[in-house]
Amino acid sequence: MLELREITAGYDRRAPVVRNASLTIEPGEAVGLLGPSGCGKSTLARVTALLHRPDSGTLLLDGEPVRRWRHRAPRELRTTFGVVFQQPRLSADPRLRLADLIAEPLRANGLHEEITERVADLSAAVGLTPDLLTRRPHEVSDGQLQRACLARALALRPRRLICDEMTAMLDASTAAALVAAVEHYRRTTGASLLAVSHDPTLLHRWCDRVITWETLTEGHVWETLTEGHAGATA
Ligand SMILES: Nc1ncnc2c1ncn2[C@@H]1O[C@H](COP(=O)(O)OP(=O)(O)OP(=O)(O)O)[C@@H](O)[C@H]1O
Repeated sequence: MLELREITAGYDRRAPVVRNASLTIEPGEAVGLLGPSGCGKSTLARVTALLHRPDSGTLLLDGEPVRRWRHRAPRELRTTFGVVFQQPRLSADPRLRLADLIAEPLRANGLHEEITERVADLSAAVGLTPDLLTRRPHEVSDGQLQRACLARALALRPRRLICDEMTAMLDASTAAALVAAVEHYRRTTGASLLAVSHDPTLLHRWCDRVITWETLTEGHVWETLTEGHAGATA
């Protein structure tokens, strides 16, 4: 279970881009977040994935308030999230071959002995052929690089996926293949999903439930969280 309660976040405390956003995602549930460009969806997605500390509000993971974000967040919490962003070229180290890109989280977590087998499984799951694994990002298409970024996001078998405009830059068939790979992973693991997009057709096809930005930020009053309220304190 993941709950965002009255999250306010942004890049300038005097002018937050997310105001009082509340959202609950049940285990295994796929929730689509729909909103116009620039409204703050990516910022909220990054707060959810422990990548951006909110100004105020509470994020609860399995009922426990999160107290630390970014590098301060406990590794065992961070690794419950698999995140895919819109622009693979911004999130991929240009020096790495695709096999090493996919293996990054395994290496960072000391799982060296699993790398060969996991990279083979993950690349097959996202539709990357072995010949592509020895190439570097500038030698592959955006779609192929995004497939590698999805494989990297799945490497540690996360319980929660966040796909932030994952398919926005891709042609229809690559987009469908990536969504299918996410759904296959979710069916086999029971992972939940937050899919962020400005495309209602995509989200309605993909998700159990689609919420709009306006609904999210209407401002719910939470009365139960007064005792032990951690807020955003780190
Ligand atoms: N690092 C940053 N520093 C300052 N302002 C930022 C930063 N990142 C985003 N913003 C601003 O915050 C607002 C919300 O951006 P965000 O990327 O969260 O929106 P979005 O809904 O995901 O948009 P899009 O669909 O275009 O990606 C925008 O006005 C954006 O310019």
